[in-house]
Amino acid sequence: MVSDLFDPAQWEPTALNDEFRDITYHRAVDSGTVRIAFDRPDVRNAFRPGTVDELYDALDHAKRQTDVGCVLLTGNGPSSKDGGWAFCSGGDQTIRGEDGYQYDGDEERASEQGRLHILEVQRLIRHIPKVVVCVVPGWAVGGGHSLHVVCDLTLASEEHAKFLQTDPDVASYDAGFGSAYLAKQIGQKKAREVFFLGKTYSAAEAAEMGMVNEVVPHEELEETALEWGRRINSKSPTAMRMLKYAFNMTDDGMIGQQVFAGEATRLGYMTDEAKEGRDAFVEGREPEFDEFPWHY
Ligand SMILES: CC(C)(COP(=O)(O)OP(=O)(O)OC[C@H]1O[C@@H](n2cnc3c(N)ncnc32)[C@H](O)[C@@H]1OP(=O)(O)O)[C@@H](O)C(=O)NCCC(=O)NCCSC(=O)c1cc(O)c2ccccc2c1O
Repeated sequence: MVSDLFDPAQWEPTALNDEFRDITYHRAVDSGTVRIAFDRPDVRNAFRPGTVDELYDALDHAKRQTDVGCVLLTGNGPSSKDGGWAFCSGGDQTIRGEDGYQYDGDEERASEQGRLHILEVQRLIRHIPKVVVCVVPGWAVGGGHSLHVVCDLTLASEEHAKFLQTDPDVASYDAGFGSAYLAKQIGQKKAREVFFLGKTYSAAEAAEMGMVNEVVPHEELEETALEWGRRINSKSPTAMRMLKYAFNMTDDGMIGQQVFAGEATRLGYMTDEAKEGRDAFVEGREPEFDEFPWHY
């Protein structure tokens, strides 16, 4: 059993799934949608460094699937201890060391530096040329809250989703997307309230604030997410990729410009004009661009 909300008829495990310990990674049988899920429900899906490595590897694999347009990021559940649901409760505080989160319990890597590389996962979610949907079946807390903020869309369980920022309670601070970008979504006053007062918000309140797109009954959460995946996959891949990067660009500075411009370069490479430039060099002659208009 992957998760109580998981319908095995709709999914098949990816080749990487068996290699993972802390996440599960499936592909939909009928659309270009993948499902990546935290799989530590007994600790509210807190992540340790190995979890983050696996998450990065799964996202990087999904990025390279040219027939996949949508990534669902969720949490398996419920907890076998108390039946509680979570998307993710952030960094596992039991293995937090002085320089980051430690590879505790992993003998081969125990000597490595402490890690804060969930930030690398955030950047991958931001730049992956797919729509990433955060599917929240329960708690989204601390670094888990920041992950939902950076995803393109958020879908939440009416009964169980809860949103909470505990960063300052545990003397941590996501000073990038988790806070500053959140303020772009819900406004400065509200974002400061989220961090400075540390209130818990229901799915309905989070939707009202503008950080959740839609709230659905718990039992319908994953079917709705799959339906979103089908809708997303029915659209033009190029248009969706350019739109995602266009939405990002104003907030991402030179990196945002670089990512968008990289895709413009790809489109340029596909033209006869670009092929003439390449062919002329390879053939050792001057390029002949006369037939190509100066578009206006
Ligand atoms: C998430 C909760 C609000 C849930 O409360 P609830 O009452 O429903 O459940 P319990 O508290 O009883 O929890 C059940 C069980 O799970 C364990 N657990 C929960 N969360 C964690 C966790 N994050 N780490 C380790 N263990 C956790 C809990 O101990 C219980 O275990 P039992 O053995 O007793 O059954 C509530 O649990 C809660 O507030 N959790 C802590 C949330 C938190 O503070 N997260 C860390 C925030 S900081 C962060 O995530 C972060 C990570 C990074 O890598 C960063 C990198 C760079 C910049 C910033 C970063 C950052 O801020």
